Amino acid sequence: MAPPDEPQDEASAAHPQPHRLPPPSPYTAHEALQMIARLVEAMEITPLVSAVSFDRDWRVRFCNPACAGLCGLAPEQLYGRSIRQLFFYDEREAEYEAMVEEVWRSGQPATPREWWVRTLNGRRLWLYSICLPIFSGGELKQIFCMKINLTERKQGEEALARASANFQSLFQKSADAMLLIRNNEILDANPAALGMFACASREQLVGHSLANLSPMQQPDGSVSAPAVAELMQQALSQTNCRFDWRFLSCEGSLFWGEVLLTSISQDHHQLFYAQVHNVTERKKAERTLALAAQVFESSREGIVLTDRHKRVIAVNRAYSEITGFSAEAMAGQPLEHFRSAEEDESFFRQLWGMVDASSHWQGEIRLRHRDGHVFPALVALTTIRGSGKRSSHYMAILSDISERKKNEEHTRHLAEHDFLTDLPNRVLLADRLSQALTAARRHHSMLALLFIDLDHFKGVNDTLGHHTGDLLLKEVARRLTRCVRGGDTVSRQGGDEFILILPEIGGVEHAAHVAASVRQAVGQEYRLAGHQLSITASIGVAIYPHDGADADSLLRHADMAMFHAKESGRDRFHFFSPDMNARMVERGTLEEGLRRALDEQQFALEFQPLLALASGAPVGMEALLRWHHPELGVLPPARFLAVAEESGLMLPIGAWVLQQACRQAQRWHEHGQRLTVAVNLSAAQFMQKSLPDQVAQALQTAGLEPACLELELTETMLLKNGPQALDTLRSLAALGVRLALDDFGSGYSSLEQLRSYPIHKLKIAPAFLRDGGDAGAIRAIIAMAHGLGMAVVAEAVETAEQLDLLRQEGCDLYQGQQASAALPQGELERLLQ
Ligand SMILES: Nc1nc2c(ncn2[C@@H]2O[C@H](COP(=O)(O)OP(=O)(O)OP(=O)(O)O)[C@@H](O)[C@H]2O)c(=O)[nH]1
Repeated sequence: MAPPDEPQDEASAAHPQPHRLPPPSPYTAHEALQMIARLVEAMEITPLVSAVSFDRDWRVRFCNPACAGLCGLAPEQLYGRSIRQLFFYDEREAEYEAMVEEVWRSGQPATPREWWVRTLNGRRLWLYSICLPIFSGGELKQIFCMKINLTERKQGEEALARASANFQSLFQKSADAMLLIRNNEILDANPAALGMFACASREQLVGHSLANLSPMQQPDGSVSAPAVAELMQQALSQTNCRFDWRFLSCEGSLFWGEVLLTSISQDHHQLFYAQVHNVTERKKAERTLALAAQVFESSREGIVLTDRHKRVIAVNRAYSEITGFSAEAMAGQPLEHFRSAEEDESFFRQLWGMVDASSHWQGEIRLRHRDGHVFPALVALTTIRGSGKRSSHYMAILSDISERKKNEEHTRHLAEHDFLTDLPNRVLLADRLSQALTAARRHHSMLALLFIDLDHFKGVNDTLGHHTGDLLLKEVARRLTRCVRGGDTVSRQGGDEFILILPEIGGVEHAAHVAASVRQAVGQEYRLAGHQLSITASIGVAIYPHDGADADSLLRHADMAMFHAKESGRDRFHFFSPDMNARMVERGTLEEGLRRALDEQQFALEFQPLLALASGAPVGMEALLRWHHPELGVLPPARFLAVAEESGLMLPIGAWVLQQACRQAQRWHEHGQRLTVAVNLSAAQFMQKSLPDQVAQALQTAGLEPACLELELTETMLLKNGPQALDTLRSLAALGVRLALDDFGSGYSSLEQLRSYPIHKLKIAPAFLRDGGDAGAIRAIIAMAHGLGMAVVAEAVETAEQLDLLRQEGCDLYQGQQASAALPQGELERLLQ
């Protein structure tokens, strides 16, 4: 590179007076030249210093590569260019130009300065710049500038300053408390720290240790001072550590802080920087949450949490204990899986409707335990709503109330039942009576109230002691219970009084029957505590609606009727209404008589011959029941069959008839009279499944051929028993006995039915023979019967004309006055002989 030239151009002439040379140099000219040459050489190669000189017209006269590099050009490209086009000083342009002008003017170097300079290629550089005047020939010709690029350093300083400013700002404005700690003492604290620690001034914090700002002990039991020291040690070894800490404010209140403790070293000192975030609220929430979790888990009530689709999210331990379902088994399951089938869909629809409408429902639900048993639970359902007020979850709290229910049940039972007999007491009786009356009013049905009072019960107490009296009352209670149906109520009013409610009775006879049964049952002998004793009862009966429309009047009237029974000599029942009483007492008397009749052999059979119409010879006998009543004389079945049916006595009586008839027929056979015997079956007998067995038994016992026994049934009996009737008929026919349809033509059997029955004989209803006889009907019946392979019998044939008619129409057999009336056994035997 060439040394800076002297100015060549004339333009310089226009410039002010050149300066004089500086004072003479201590070096020789040669030495000076050598130095300059070395300097120029050094300039040439140094990358650290950018050198440039320019003349009066700002034109570059010299520049080293370092300087050209600042502009992104080669040195040759700079020569001759205006230096003002290479370096821009922007807002300090005027200052720069004034400085250059001063060098031209004074001939003195300018004070070194630092500038932000923009170069030709757009770089922004921080340059340290020295400008020296260069004299040539004693004249100031150029200004020589050396620039040192300090951009990096400058930027570093600026970044540092910025960081420092940022930190200061952060320190000042942070919502978190910031404490600077050295040697365990607070050096500085930000305004947030003053606020958080409730300090009036920094001095209240500065100089203190973290332990000073803490209670003696932390909630976990550790002593604060050594715990802080340990944490600082940890921060030191790991640069920082984070922990929750209980602080004590300057006012003495406690708060929770989350601390980030960072260790930093500065100027060979170890500093700690503590950032404290107040987490008292969070801690409270955490504590509340922990408490809630504890409550959830340790609650004795079962708790289920579901999502808004009612799928189980969580259940607590108590729930699992109550229901037997584990949390795992429940998770994700629809809540409805766990209800019992005892409440229907509409119940649950209503329930959830209420939960959705009012966010809450409480009540009893029957739940299913895992082992299958169903138990009552008290359930409170609550909607949990999210921020948008939409239901987000449901919570059910439930408790098993089986025990409580049992206790309630027990208490209610005690309140409603008599302690001695465990029968319903007055309270429950009143309730049952009112319900029964309501039902009776609605259904227009009858109801009977029986007021029962033991006769001379006091005597039992007095002679055998109160304890035996108690035992007797209990036994009476048991017997009364056996006299009634499931829906009836037996109650003890107190003392020796009992009341029976018989709701929905079909007729007054039913009440009379129960009254008779009660009288009979109570009157049976007792064996109690080694004693043998008897007692009787007086019974008053009131009938709804006949004897009263409400509970009070019915009770009063039943009581009055009972009083009448006592008055009339005790050991009897009495109906409140006199006319009803007359009828029912007779009926009751009959029933009681019937009970004794079998034992006392008051029944007998009479026989009515059955003759062949063609020959007039007897072919069989119809057995007819007679009751030799001790007071009323011989009674035909019509007088007592209804009572026998109602009182259930028809079965033993019917069985007796069957046995007797078979035995009798066998006796005739043994005496050479091969006659059949016909026995009328009662409806009750026919309904018994065991009838074929009973018949077989009777035949076997008597040794009678089955074909000699004829069983008579009515159309009504067949129609009432439906398909079962056919089964019974078939079983009987299979035994080989003959079957006859009695009173044919009075019912509504269809031809189809008739064809399917294994019937051997039809007995024309007597109505067809009355008033001269209905020849057409008789003919039709006979034709049909013969068509079906049945024999035809005409009953109650009383006249010769009737007999002629029957003969004409081809009837097979007949019976009635015209042949013979029913005869007692003795007479019959005489007749047969
Ligand atoms: N053993 C026993 N006796 C009782 C109880 N409650 C009441 N009594 C007695 O039962 C008797 C009831 O007598 P009453 O009904 O008045 O008279 P009665 O001797 O039965 O004579 P009549 O009713 O006129 O036939 C009284 O002697 C009571 O003391 C009880 O719980 N146990």
